[in-house]
Amino acid sequence: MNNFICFISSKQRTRSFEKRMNKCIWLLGLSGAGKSSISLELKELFISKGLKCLILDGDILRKGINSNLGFTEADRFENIRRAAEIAKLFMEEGYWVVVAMITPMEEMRKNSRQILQNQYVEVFIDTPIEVCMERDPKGLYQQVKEKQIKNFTGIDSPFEIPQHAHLSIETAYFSIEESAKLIFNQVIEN
Ligand SMILES: Nc1ncnc2c1ncn2[C@@H]1O[C@H](COP(=O)(O)OS(=O)(=O)O)[C@@H](OP(=O)(O)O)[C@H]1O
Ligand SMILES: Nc1ncnc2c1ncn2[C@@H]1O[C@H](COP(=O)(O)OP(=O)(O)O)[C@@H](O)[C@H]1O
Repeated sequence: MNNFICFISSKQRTRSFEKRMNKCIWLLGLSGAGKSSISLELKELFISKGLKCLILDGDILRKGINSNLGFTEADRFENIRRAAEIAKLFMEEGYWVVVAMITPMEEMRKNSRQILQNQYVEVFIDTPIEVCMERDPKGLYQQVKEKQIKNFTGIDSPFEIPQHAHLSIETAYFSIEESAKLIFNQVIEN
């Protein structure tokens, strides 16, 4: 009998998740802030609830559909616009979409908000540049120091502190798993 009650309640829980309007969770922040790591963990959480989830990661898009784009302001704007349009297509098919892109300027964020409307959820992965430089997971900050890379975000290319983020996560205080759970709970509850 207990098993039976459990079975019904877990089904109901899944249905209540399915009924929610799917969202695009837009993780933005400096290189090394933790966007990609948190996006992977978030995807696991969506999948564990039986929800379809797609990650759009700047690094990956730039190897394929956006391989003709660089890091000028105009190219970044176009890179981000395309990601928002791809997100919209997948959301029409019922996917929850997690974007992991630096998205350095307010005008770029505003454009994504306009494309995705009330399905856009902006999350600032707030990690100080000193911490990102210390982590340097891809050795890019070292390459910047050696003057091999120019126009690097936060160094010689601007990053505007988000003014309209729905949520800010200071990764100094939360692990990757904790950050993903915080974001997940926030988007599922609202
Ligand atoms: N000049 C410069 N500035 C910033 N980042 C650089 C640069 N050159 C290469 N990379 C690598 O590109 C990744 C960022 O791509 P995005 O598409 O997220 O950038 S943006 O949103 O268009 O600004 C970024 O990935 P993340 O480290 O995951 O942020 C880097 O791996
Ligand atoms: N609390 C944390 N949150 C996110 N990443 C963290 C944290 N602590 C350490 N890291 C590490 O920082 C690095 C972040 O890299 P990545 O996820 O690629 O960032 P981004 O996609 O923003 O460039 C990873 O090596 C990750 O393991």
